[in-house]
Amino acid sequence: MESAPQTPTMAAAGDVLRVADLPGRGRGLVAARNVREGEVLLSEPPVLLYPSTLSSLRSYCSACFRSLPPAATIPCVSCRAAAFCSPACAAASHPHLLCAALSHGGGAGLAAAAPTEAIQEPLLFLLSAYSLPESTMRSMLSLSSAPPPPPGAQDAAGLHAAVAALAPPHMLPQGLSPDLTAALLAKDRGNSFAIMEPYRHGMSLELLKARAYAVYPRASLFNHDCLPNACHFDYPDRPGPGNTDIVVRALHDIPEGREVCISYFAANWRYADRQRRLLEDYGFRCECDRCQVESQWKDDDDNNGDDGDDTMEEEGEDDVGDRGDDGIEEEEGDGATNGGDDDFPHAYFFVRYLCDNEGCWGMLAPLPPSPNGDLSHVFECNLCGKLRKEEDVIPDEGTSGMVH
Ligand SMILES: C[S@@+](CC[C@H](N)C(=O)[O-])C[C@H]1O[C@@H](n2cnc3c(N)ncnc32)[C@H](O)[C@@H]1O
Repeated sequence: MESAPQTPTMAAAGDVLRVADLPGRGRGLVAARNVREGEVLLSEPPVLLYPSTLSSLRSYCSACFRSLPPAATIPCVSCRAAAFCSPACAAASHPHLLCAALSHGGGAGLAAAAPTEAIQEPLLFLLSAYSLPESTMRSMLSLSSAPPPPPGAQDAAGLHAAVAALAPPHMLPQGLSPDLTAALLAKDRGNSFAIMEPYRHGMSLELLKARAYAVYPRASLFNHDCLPNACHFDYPDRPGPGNTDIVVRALHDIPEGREVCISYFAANWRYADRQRRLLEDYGFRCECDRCQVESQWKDDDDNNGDDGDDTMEEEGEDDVGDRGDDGIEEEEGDGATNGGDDDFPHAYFFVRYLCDNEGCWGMLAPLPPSPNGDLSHVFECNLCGKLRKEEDVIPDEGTSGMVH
């Protein structure tokens, strides 16, 4: 599962985690002390927050990304295309370059430059990133880069030209260049987290989309494990400040010095799909304990990460900690070859930590211990929000959606 304890080598990242250089994995976050299940390991505001699509501007506040109240929204006085949920959010406003690009014809120029949602997301990202102050831009650029996208997948030159055309001449950002644009896009692909639309009971989780994307400098240092020991939550519609902070909690006790990892997508993806996503989007082959076991499974479709898998999901968003609702397949494993206890020693993990709400497959993490240290024994799903008591865990049910 997690890698062996490591010697911390770098600056502190809060009192629970510290940054370490980990052989073959770049930087990572390790437990700076013994951690108990459910503990909050990190709670961090974003350095960059941007709308996922042009249509999300109509549904969410452009400053805090809460759902806009049906009446009494405050349009942006400059562009009139974005809206805010309160005078405080209107005063905080939104990225100046994005606002300028939206100013012309209520965003008609931007809509023409980005007719599809697939182009809108990186363009909205670039207009927001190029609005950042220099020090924040430096922090963005210190994050690791995703590998180059496959040919045709993301046209960095075209996106760069669109930014240059949409930015009014007097606002052309400092440092604007095709190379910087390509570098920023690689940071976005490798590090942004989706903040999801609100979940309503009964809705299909596969249809749940991102309302916004966010970059969190410390949370971007979490490496991936297919059997993570932590998972992240967001609570964008909660009242009060910090609604777009990312919150990362421990799934179980973690000893001091152990690396803390999250999963970059839903944990029930099958081996070949996990390997393919990690290689294409993050540039590495996963050698975690689970992958080592599953690479030995006999089903040709499910190992080697080859292209022979014609049921491969459509690729979704390339975000770290993706809520991963794309491509989740609900196949029963073949107990004789791939799902027997001997071949699947990690079944307990899925029974305990995978949400059993139909079609969800989010991660269940215990609620934080009480101030006096009592463990909660109530688990919260990071996707649908379901709360499940520990005693309600039903053996044999948790793995029924596992993709073997
Ligand atoms: C979000 S960053 C995580 C922090 C990164 N290690 C760093 O140094 O900034 C994602 C990148 O970390 C590396 N990484 C993450 N998980 C890994 C793993 N299990 N094994 C090897 N490399 C990993 C890959 O290079 C990946 O593109």
